[in-house]
Amino acid sequence: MSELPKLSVIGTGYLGATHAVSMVELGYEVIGLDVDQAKIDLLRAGKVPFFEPELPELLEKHVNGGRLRFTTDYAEVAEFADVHFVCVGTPQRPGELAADLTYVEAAFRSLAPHLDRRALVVGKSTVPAGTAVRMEALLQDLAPNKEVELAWNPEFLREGFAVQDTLRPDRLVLGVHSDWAEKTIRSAFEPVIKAGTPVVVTDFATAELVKVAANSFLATKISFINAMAEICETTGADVTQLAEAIGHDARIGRKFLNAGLGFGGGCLPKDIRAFIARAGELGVDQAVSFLHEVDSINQRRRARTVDLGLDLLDGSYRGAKVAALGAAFKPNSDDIRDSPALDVAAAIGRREGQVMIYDPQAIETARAKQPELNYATSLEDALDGADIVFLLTEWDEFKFMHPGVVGKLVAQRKIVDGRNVLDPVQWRQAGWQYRALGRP
Ligand SMILES: NC(=O)c1ccc[n+]([C@@H]2O[C@H](COP(=O)([O-])OP(=O)(O)OC[C@H]3O[C@@H](n4cnc5c(N)ncnc54)[C@H](O)[C@@H]3O)[C@@H](O)[C@H]2O)c1
Ligand SMILES: O=c1ccn([C@@H]2O[C@H](COP(=O)(O)OP(=O)(O)O[C@H]3O[C@H](CO)[C@@H](O)[C@H](O)[C@H]3O)[C@@H](O)[C@H]2O)c(=O)[nH]1
Repeated sequence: MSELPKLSVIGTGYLGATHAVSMVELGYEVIGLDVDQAKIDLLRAGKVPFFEPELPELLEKHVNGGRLRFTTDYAEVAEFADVHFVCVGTPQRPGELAADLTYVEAAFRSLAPHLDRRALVVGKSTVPAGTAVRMEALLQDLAPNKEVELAWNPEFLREGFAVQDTLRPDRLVLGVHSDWAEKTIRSAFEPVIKAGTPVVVTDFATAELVKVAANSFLATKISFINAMAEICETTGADVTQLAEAIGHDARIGRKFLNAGLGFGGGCLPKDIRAFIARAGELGVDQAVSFLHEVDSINQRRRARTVDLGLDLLDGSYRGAKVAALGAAFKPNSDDIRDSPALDVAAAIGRREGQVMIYDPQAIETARAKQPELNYATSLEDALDGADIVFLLTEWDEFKFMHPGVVGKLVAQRKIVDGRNVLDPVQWRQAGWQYRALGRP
């Protein structure tokens, strides 16, 4: 296509804000929309409402450059753009396994009545199989222009690498129902496709399933190595060496075999649960019943981490000063959704440990969710006088701590390495009692 289409991005959270900014970087004109006025105000001022490397510089550049703007007005979006990416949240429904699709449905219901010329709406949110056909029917009902079409294009970016993953994805998955929809969505990714990115063109159900299948595979790989860690704990074997050894087999691969506290975040946990729920609705529960075990193994690692600390403290946290290093679900993010780190810190707090949490980026997000916990302003602050240290998120600042230097700050040299990133020999030689998951 000679002229690039104009794009809108609906929902400007972790995914949508990254997508909007990155598409401008690729040469498009973009309008971002959110129902959260405070978020839109920040974005308009060139400020990213969360922590994501590379994004602040690009946002500032493009807001000033005039090819990126933000609004809360659906009419403005429909007037401006030819292709609309829907990036709203699909969180777990409270007390259930299933995904909450009310935000997706609300976004389609708000946008559709304004679509009075030919346009392509592209679902990017992670949804259970069968959602896209429902949204297609909604568009056909509510859009005044009957030539409005739908495509489903699941997103695979990782937080912490979100910009690079958007500019240079491993693949594009395009779920479409017509040649026009395929041609139009291809034009919305022209520079990415020209750069040689593999493209899989498919139907809606496959596009929806690719996403949850990919996340289920990743979660299963992590829980597999954590199950091996459980075995290592009873046999005296070392799961880090085991992972290295099996990872040399190219068919297995070393990536996503880091044993430790397990997976969290706004994606893997809720996506495997929503998959279980949807399979149940479809009457194919057995096909994904293993995902229950994947989830259980993952939860058991959190409990085991709390127990490792108890071993070092003679069976009680009561009154112990506990330095919890990490709150984010993984490094290079301030995201604390279903964070294993915060979960462990809170569990120790409930056992009357005096927990002091430090995280280089996630203090504010953690405090907003769990205001009852104590937060330090620096690593030194958290370590000061601690009876035990927990490394819960593998930020570089924690990975490269020196046992001698840290040893001078704490009251007792006791450490639980929840992410298997410290050298046990080095720490033990410096007089530390060191415990880790799946390692002697
Ligand atoms: N975060 C990731 O790394 C990532 C990666 C791939 C896919 N996903 C998927 O993308 C979707 C969004 O995830 P997220 O992490 O960005 O969530 P998020 O909560 O950070 O962002 C969602 C945004 O949608 C907005 N919103 C809610 N209802 C709206 C409406 N009716 N109209 C306009 N905006 C509305 C919210 O205000 C919020 O800003 C989810 O389905 C998630 O599974 C996320
Ligand atoms: O070997 C590993 C690798 C990861 N993790 C943990 O797994 C979680 C998820 O990590 P990661 O997948 O890197 O983060 P996300 O940003 O949540 O990305 C996942 O979820 C996104 C949302 O669906 C997808 O787009 C990505 O492809 C998918 O990797 C984190 O808690 C990690 O600490 C481990 O415990 N061991």
